Amino acid sequence: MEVVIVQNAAAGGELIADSIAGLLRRKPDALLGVATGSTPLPIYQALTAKVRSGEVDASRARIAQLDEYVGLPAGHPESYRSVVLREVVEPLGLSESSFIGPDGAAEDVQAACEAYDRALAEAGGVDLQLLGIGTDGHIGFNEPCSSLASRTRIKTLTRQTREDNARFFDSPEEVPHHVITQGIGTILEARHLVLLATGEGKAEAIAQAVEGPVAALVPASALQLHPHATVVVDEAAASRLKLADYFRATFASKPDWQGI
Ligand SMILES: N[C@@H]1[C@@H](O)[C@H](O)[C@@H](COP(=O)(O)O)O[C@@H]1O
Repeated sequence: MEVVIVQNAAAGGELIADSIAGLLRRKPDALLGVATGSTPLPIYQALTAKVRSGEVDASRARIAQLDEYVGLPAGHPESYRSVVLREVVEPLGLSESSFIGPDGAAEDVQAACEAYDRALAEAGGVDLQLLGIGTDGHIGFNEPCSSLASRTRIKTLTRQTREDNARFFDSPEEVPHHVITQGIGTILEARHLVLLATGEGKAEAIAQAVEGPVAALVPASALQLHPHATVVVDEAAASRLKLADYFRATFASKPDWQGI
């Protein structure tokens, strides 16, 4: 696992957007797995700026959703489909056909979960999966004690996650209790995992994920099992890392062209 400590969220967004741009230059139709929440927004803003300036051509990029609420009416502004369309697909000038995601409104949710795992495999797998991290160490909506081998499936949100996400809804009661999420086993099949975390509120989760044991109690610790996982953190989110100086020295010693 590579850990990169950056000055702030904007620097993290720029670094990761550079990596995505490099991927798209190598593989124009790369399948980019996108995360929701507030943390990844600087990534999408930096990538959009690169596309609009002509620095990179994303016209053939494909987008895959990480997770989705269950039971929100189709088109609800806070469904993750709506969020990804608003924050990623439309700013990059892509069409809805470039975008795959689980069907949170399906009658048969289990079938929708299995169908999504198949869709990801049939698309050739995710080339680069962006991740945030919950304050409890979750990735996607894989809550603590999720199997590290899990597949896309329905999950029940913890009270903490519902509270953390209530800010996006008109009232806390509106936050769904159930979600569909790529499983941790599904996430680990991506060729490159890039997790961004910023702010003091994520410091404990990052310390446990990066320097703690691999444990289902800390779903993000599964990144320790992946052959190409990158964790990008600002100084606040890095504040509880014991090996911070080592991570800084390691990244500083990399040739610029290597990126993450
Ligand atoms: N399903 C999402 C996760 O993918 C995201 O990482 C997390 C943290 O969101 P934020 O980045 O806003 O703290 O929120 C939700 O749980």
